[in-house]
Amino acid sequence: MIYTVTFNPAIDYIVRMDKFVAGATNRVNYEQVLGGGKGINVSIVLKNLGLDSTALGFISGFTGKEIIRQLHGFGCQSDFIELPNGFSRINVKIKTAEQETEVNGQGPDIPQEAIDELFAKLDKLTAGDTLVLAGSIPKSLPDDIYEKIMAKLENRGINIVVDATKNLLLNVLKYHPFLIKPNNHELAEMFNVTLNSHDDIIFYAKKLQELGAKNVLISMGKDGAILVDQNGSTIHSPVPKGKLVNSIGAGDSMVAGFLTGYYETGDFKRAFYMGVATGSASAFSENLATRPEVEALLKTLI
Ligand SMILES: Nc1ncnc2c1ncn2[C@@H]1O[C@H](COP(=O)(O)OP(=O)(O)O)[C@@H](O)[C@H]1O
Ligand SMILES: O=P(O)(O)OC[C@H]1O[C@](O)(COP(=O)(O)O)[C@@H](O)[C@@H]1O
Repeated sequence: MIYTVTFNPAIDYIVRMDKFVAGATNRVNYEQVLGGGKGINVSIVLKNLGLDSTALGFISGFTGKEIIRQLHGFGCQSDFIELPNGFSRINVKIKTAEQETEVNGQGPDIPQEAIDELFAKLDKLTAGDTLVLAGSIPKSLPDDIYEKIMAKLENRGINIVVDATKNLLLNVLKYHPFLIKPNNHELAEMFNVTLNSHDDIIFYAKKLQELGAKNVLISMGKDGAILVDQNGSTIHSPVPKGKLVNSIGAGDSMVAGFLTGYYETGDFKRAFYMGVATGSASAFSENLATRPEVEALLKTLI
């Protein structure tokens, strides 16, 4: 079974307007309310691609109820821990023709008892399971929480995927995650460098491997992606042709696409192209990628 964990799920409130002026009253001409957060998006796209998963994490308040309602609407299973306080955050994404502005909520505090409950659920995972740890954590938690989860699950034959940034990611590398997916900006930030070329990106992706990651997938938005896999191969792919509609969730979709490609074929090259096609299929649509959209783009890549 595949499990995803979202510590800080969100309602993504996506609005479009001709122009956004800070300090003024702005009126929208399009709005959408999507239940999301990284692990939850991964679960939805896995389901769209034909793979079952169980979404774990922490949920709270009226927004939490809506996130679960939407997730179940896609046919996904969940086993969230309900927090007694606050509400799951609302992330506002303001889009104009020129720019995107994000205002992301902070999310409820997670008490120690709730963390213990999550650890008890994770303790039931067995060899052959996959665990996706994705997204930021609320401010109240220490940034070694992913590391603690991986330490507990070490040597149990569980493939762990981590989609996180900075220390949250760097701290887990020694536990040999199966897959990590920073984007090129996050990669640069982690090493405090400027990345000027694909060679630079490959150099630092390999550094993440030296630090312990097995497969390193670097997404680069409209410039495609680079994979350095556990067999030592490096592949780059541009994105397929299409029109950008909404890139929110593209990275999460890429993770879901990679896992689907890998579990269907055992082939990292196929997994990589499936990841790129799935990321782009989400970027080319208001909603998250569907299987027919992914298949159509995949044909143009390989
Ligand atoms: N503007 C775009 N055009 C086409 N594909 C895109 C675009 N933005 C993202 N994608 C696809 O989604 C993948 C992940 O996007 P990216 O923005 O790098 O991830 P993240 O959301 O994690 O920052 C890219 O590698 C690419 O395949
Ligand atoms: O947990 P984080 O890192 O704050 O990110 C949460 C946001 O990321 C998303 O999951 C989208 O992520 P990507 O665009 O990187 O795929 C949104 O649904 C959500 O608002």
